[in-house]
Amino acid sequence: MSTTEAQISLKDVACEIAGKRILDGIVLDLPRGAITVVLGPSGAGKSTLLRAIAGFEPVSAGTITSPAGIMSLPSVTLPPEKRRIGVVVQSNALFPHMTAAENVRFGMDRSDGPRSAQEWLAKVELAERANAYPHELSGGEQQRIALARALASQPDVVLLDEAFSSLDQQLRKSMRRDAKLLLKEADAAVLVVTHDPDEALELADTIVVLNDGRIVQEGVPEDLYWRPQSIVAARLLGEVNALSGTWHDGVLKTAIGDIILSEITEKEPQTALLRPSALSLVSSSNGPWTVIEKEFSAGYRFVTIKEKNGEILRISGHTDVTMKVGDKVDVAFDPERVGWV
Ligand SMILES: Nc1ncnc2c1ncn2[C@@H]1O[C@H](COP(=O)(O)OP(=O)(O)OP(=O)(O)O)[C@@H](O)[C@H]1O
Repeated sequence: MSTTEAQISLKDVACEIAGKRILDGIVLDLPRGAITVVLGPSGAGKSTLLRAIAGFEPVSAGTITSPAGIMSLPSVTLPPEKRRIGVVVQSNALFPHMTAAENVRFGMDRSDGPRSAQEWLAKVELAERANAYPHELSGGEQQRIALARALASQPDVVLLDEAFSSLDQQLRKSMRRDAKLLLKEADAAVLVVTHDPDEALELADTIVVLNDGRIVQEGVPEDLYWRPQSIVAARLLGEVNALSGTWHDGVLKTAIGDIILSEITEKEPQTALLRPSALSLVSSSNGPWTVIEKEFSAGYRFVTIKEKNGEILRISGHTDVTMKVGDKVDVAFDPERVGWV
């Protein structure tokens, strides 16, 4: 990705708050028309990154630029209202004394957009509630209004900070599908901060993993999911089995058998990472593993198995439903779906 097509470009950005370095060495381009998702453990600096891009937080080193010029330098912070940025946060921050339509219209004041407030409300399927006040709307409806308000200003950049996390699971899923279509249509550079791995995998064109104030991995969702470069990145995107073993001629000897290292790595990795769906169970009356738990979740069966030496694995997918707790089994794995750290 070249910086010329980036709507926002961060170069070696650091942020210090109360003498503590919260972000360090951040290099990131946000291209127009793409959704970039920032994923990271609590306290990693995700919200600080978003606040720096929005202009709420000054940078202590580096630059944030747009095609129009400098937005942030250590000595310069262009104010948020001059950045053509729309922000949606978890607590939607609608104006309580304004109706839904007035809230959206407020967003439009800064631009002569092609759509009226009523059209924006229709886009988020709330045309009927134009005259409702925020307290008369459900949490999901309020988030839709907040999104419409952010997009109505025709921003170059849209920032969403845990924007869907206060909604229940079903609503969250439908809301983010709708939001994705609207965000793509807006043709802005979009940055989403979330804790939710499903949200990250579903929304992202690119996922950026932030840990301890630094970007530790950046890539397309599938690559990050199957080939995380750290245990932190692996766990942020969902359950994973970490298998260690001993090396012998490019082969890691593990509890599930020999795993061949097929990729070139800088140093010999310590651990093979396998998602539960990369493993499958094989019936075997004298298998070394014992089924210790079965559960059914989100349409998938999860089986937990244990080996004599105490190693535990989690397996998911269309595994044999007739297997019972206490049964002896063997394990197979998909060699194409092994990550290494
Ligand atoms: N105003 C502040 N004063 C002091 N420390 C702060 C301030 N804002 C953030 N921090 C610290 O900066 C670090 C990163 O905070 P930030 O909110 O960016 O993390 P986050 O990744 O968004 O976390 P979470 O997922 O829990 O929201 C934390 O250690 C936090 O305590």
